[in-house]
Amino acid sequence: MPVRINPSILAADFAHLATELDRISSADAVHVDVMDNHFVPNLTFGIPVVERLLQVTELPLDMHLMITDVDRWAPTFAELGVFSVTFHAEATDEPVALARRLRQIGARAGLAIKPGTPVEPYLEVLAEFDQLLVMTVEPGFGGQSFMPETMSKLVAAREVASRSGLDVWLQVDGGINEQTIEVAARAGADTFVAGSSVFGADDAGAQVQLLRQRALEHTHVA
Ligand SMILES: O=C(CO)[C@H](O)[C@H](O)COP(=O)(O)O
Ligand SMILES: [Fe+2]
Repeated sequence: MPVRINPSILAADFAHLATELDRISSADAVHVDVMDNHFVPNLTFGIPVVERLLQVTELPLDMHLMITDVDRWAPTFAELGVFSVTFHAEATDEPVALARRLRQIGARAGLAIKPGTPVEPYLEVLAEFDQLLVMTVEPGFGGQSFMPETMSKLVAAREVASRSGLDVWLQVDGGINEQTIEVAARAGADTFVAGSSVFGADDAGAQVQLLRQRALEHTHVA
């Protein structure tokens, strides 16, 4: 099965975003972390930046909303024409309704869970989502260390996806590098977000290919 490498522009040089995107043309999508200083203690990008990104790159935009008011903003991002919109389960009481709205608009719908949030309540509604993002660090900042204790959630989600024949992408985000990607691939992830390990590399394109190769070598998903 294919694996996907989505570099996070949180680790890019914000003064040169267009040229930073040129460095990762071999990637599958660009991961864009939106933070509002309420859901997480940090502030990043908003609508105007995303509008410009859409104009300067052919790569699909994979939005990761770390914001409180997802019912207000997730559909707005979807309407811009991004590829996928992932919101946090902890930020809404109606994740299925919001996912349906995003799909109706034409975006892939993603559900994210923080390291402390159990996956079980969401396994029974997995078919309502196009991707599940299991956070492998506490959301809010790049450059943190991968938390291996989150892997049991991936194993559980992969088991349900396989048993039910669901084409739901299982994404990991936080501390992914050429070592930890192997652990996440073995646990069942197929979509890998990497910020500092890609943009911190001298050759970001080569790093994307290395991560892809390591993930392919360790994926067990047919
Ligand atoms: O969602 C995020 C942080 O909340 C980022 O996508 C993530 O941290 C990527 O950065 P790195 O690969 O450097 O850990
Ligand atoms: Fe992210």
